[in-house]
Amino acid sequence: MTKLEIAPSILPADFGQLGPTLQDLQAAGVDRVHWDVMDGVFVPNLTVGAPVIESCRRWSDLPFEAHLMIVDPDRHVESFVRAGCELVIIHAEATAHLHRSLGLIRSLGARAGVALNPSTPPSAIEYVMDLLDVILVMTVNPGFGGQRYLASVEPKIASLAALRDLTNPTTRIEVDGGVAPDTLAGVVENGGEIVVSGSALFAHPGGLRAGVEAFHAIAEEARK
Ligand SMILES: O=C(CO)[C@H](O)[C@H](O)COP(=O)(O)O
Ligand SMILES: [Fe+2]
Repeated sequence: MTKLEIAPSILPADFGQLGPTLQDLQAAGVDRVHWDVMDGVFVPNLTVGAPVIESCRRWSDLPFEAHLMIVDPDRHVESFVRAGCELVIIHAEATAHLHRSLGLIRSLGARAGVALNPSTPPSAIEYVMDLLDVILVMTVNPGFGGQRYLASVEPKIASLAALRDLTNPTTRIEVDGGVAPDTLAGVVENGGEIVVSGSALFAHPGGLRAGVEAFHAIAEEARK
């Protein structure tokens, strides 16, 4: 099994200090950066768009991923690829033509991911498995950081990992929402390979590097 990958959510950062925060995250040993893009329509909250991500690109050597919580993502996918996101994740619930939307992302040279709300079943993506680099399993209802992890989604993480094994073994399973030292073992035991963490990682008492190390130690223990 490959090592756990950590993708910090940028949501808890001071948005006036994004550059230095990106440097701190890289120094702490995270694997990638998870940009939560919210449009105030698909989810109640508003965050950042492609111009902010593009301005931040020079502050980090890490891969950037865009988690697009926006309706009709096809309208904006290209701007996020141009901004420097190597992975673009759209919500299955936000596009009427998922197959076409994923094809669009790939045609732009980026990797494609799909996010599933807690109540969306695995069957929603069965017919697009061949187009998926990443499945982002939401363990909170999207829209805000700092929400409580929904352990009730864990069987779905396992179902999606099994579907992946059968249909497209290269697809990675990523889990997003409320991932913290006390919930990480359940994520890993059920097949999570990449974890997004915002509030728990940024608030780790020992700082970012200690948080990253703690996450790896918990994941290794959970895999024994
Ligand atoms: O997509 C998200 C919210 O919609 C965030 O990525 C997620 O909530 C991460 O933050 P936290 O670890 O604080 O839950
Ligand atoms: Fe996210």
